[in-house]
Amino acid sequence: MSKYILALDQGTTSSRAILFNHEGHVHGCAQQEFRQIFSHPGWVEHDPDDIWQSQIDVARQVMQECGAAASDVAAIGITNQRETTVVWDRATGAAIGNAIVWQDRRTAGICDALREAGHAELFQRKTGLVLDAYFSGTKVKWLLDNVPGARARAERGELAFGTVDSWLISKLCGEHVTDTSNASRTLMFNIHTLAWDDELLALLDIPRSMLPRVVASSEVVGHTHAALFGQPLPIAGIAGDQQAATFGQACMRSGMAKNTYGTGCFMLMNTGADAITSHNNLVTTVGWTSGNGGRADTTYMLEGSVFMAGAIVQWLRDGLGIIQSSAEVEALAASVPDTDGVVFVPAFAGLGAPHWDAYARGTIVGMTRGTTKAHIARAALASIAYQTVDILSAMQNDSAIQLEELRVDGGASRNDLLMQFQADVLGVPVIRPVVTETTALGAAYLAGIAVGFWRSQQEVAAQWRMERRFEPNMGNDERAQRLRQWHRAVERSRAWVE
Ligand SMILES: Nc1ncnc2c1ncn2[C@@H]1O[C@H](COP(=O)(O)OP(=O)(O)O)[C@@H](O)[C@H]1O
Ligand SMILES: O=P(O)(O)OC[C@H](O)CO
Repeated sequence: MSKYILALDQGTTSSRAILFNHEGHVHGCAQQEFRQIFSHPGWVEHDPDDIWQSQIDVARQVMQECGAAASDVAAIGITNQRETTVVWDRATGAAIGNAIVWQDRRTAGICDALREAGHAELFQRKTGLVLDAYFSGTKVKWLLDNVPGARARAERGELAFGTVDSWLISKLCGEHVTDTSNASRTLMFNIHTLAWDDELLALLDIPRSMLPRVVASSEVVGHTHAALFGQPLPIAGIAGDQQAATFGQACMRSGMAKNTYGTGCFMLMNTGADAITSHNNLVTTVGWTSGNGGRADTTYMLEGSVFMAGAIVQWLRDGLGIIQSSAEVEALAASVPDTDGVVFVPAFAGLGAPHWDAYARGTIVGMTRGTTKAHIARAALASIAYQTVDILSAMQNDSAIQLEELRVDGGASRNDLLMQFQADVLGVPVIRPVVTETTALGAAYLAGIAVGFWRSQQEVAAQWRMERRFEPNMGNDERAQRLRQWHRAVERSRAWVE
C-alpha cells in the first residue's frame, strides 16, 4: 500500500516538492530557488530548462531524503505559477526562448490595441478575463511575432504552447495536456464550454495546433518515464497554484474564500457551478474540474489578483536595505503606533485587480520630516491589507455573498501584525490554518482523490485545522477614514508611465 502523494509546486521564485501522508501532513519537503531574468524594464523571464531542472531535482531530493521508494508514492499532483508561457519544438522538446512570466508587462500595447478595437467585452464574456498583459494569450502572440521563424514553424504544426504545468508534464511523461484551471488563464479558453475558442485564437493570431489537450484537474493523464523515478508514477492532479490553494484550504463550498499572501496576493471565492461575470473588474476563473471533466463537474471562482504583496517586503530588504530578513518587518512596523499619515501604493508592476492599470507606478505619499523607516515599513504592510480590501469589496458586490471568514496562507500570512490589521480593515475574521502549504496540499488532494488514496472532497475537507483566528477590532469611522486616504493615494499612483 502506497504511503504518500508527491506534490510538485512550481512557483514564481522557487520549485518545491512535498511528500504528503494520508493525514494530509507534510512528510518531507525540498525546495530550490531559480534564476529570475530581468533583461528590459518591465520584462520578467525564466529559462524553461531552469524550471524543469529545479523541479525534477527537488522531486528526487525529497524522495531520497525521506528514504521513499517510487512504490511508496500513489500519485503525483502538479501545481504551478499560472499564465507563464512556454513555447517549444514538438520534435526536440527544446523551448524556442525564455518563458514569459505572468508579471511581464511587455504585451500591454497588444492588449491596448485589442481593447481599442472593441474586443474587451468578447474576451470577458468567453474567458472571464480582463484584457491584460498578465494572461498568456498575448505572450504567445509576442513570441510568434518576435522569435525569428517561430510563426512559420507554428503554422507548420511544429511548435507547442503550454503554461508551466504543460511544460513539466511534457518532460515528465511526453503528454501535451493542461487542466481547465490553467487553461482558464490564457485568454484563449471558453470557460462556459470548456474548449479552446477559434474566434479568440483568430484575434490573437495563434494557430490551434499549438494548444494542449484540456483535461480535468483530478484524473490520471499519464505516467512518468520509468527512468525518472525508477518506475512509472501516475500524474493524477493538475491545478494552477491559486486554485490548488483554494482546494487545499478546503474552500469547497460556494461562498468560501481564501487569500494567499506570497509574492503577490490572490483572493479566490468559490461560486460553485455559477461562472459569475464580474462588473467590478475581477476575473472569473475555473477553480477545478473533477469527475468526468464536464461542465457539471466544474467549480467556478471569482478572483482578484494583486501583483505586489510579499514582494514589497523583499524590496524593503533588498532595494532599501532597511531590514535584513523578511521576518524583521513585523518588529520594525510594530515599533511605531501608526504610519503617521504615510501611505504606500506598491504599483511597482502596475496595478492588478480591481484597477488594472499597467501604467501605474509605486508611490509613497504623506511623508514629513518626522517620517522614519518604521513608518514606511508599516505603510508597506498596510498596503497589502488595503489592496485585499479593494478586492473583497468588488467580490461582495459581484456575488452578493457576505464573507463570513477569510482563510489565509502564503509566506506573508505568518506576519501577525499584518493579519490583525487585515481583519481590522476588512471587518471580517481572518483565519490561518495549521498546514500553510495549502498550494501543494491542494494538488496532492486532487491527485490522491483521482487514484483512490482519499475517497472524496468531504474526506479531505475534514482534515483542515485552524491555527489562529484574528477578530476585527477597528471602529467603522476609523476604517472608512483609512480607506479614503488609501484611495486618494491610489489615484496619485495611476497612469504614471507615459
Ligand atoms: N514575516 C513576514 N512578513 C511579511 N512578508 C513576509 C514574511 N515572511 C515572508 N514574507 C514574504 O512572503 C513572500 C514569500 O512567500 P511565498 O508564499 O513563499 O511566496 P511565493 O510562492 O510567491 O514565492 C516573500 O515575498 C516574502 O517577502
Ligand atoms: O508562484 P506564485 O505563488 O507567486 O503564484 C503566481 C500566480 O499563479 C500568478 O497568477
